Amino acid sequence: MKRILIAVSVEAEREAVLRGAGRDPRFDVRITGAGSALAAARTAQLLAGGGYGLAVSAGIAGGFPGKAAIGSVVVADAIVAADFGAETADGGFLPVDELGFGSARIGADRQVAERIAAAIASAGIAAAVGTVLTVATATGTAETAAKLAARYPEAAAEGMEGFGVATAAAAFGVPALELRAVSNAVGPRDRSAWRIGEALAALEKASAILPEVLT
Ligand SMILES: O=C(O)c1cccc(C(=O)CC[C@H]2O[C@@H](n3cnc4c(=O)[nH]cnc43)[C@H](O)[C@@H]2O)c1
Repeated sequence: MKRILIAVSVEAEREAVLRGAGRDPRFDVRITGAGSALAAARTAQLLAGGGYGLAVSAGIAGGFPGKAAIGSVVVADAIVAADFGAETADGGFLPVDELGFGSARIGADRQVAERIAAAIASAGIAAAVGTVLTVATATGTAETAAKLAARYPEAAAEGMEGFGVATAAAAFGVPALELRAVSNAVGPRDRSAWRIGEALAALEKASAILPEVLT
């Protein structure tokens, strides 16, 4: 039996995933920390132990307005390191793919992502398939939100760990997914508007459908 690693950044996310999917012995829900570097290092440590068939970056996230509302869930069809590249002299941005020394995009299995999103939606939680951005700095202004939306029109959400988990998974030949429940809008920072409880409840419900969908 291959195990499924669910990598989350904090204890509250781990508890939500365990409430949803904890009854399935295949699921190994681990706190791999906040940020892409820590998530990559800890995911790699875990995968090095062997026996995993899938790695999932899961947690709460910012949702792009009009793409993913608070309380909804986004399942990634691509995981993109949004700020991995070079700034140009005129303030533009060149993704690392155009610089010729790497890629900022890791694809996920779109059919699996669609199956998961459909199952979540049929459990009564709004769910969408889209690109999930990984950022080192959570977006805090309308200007940055607009830049990201223009640069990545397929982006539905942003988190801070997905690209790290997916990079580690790729190094071990393990497929990766990302599942994010939206706690706040990507835009001007207003911590008082974050709906963490709502997002964790959505994460729990989304996790509850994983055992039947990830067979
Ligand atoms: O304070 C709490 O109770 C609490 C419970 C669960 C999670 C948290 C976090 O702060 C998790 C941080 C984690 O969330 C992701 N995140 C959420 N919103 C955004 C965003 O707008 N932009 C980028 N990342 C976001 C991210 O993956 C963080 O690591 C607190």
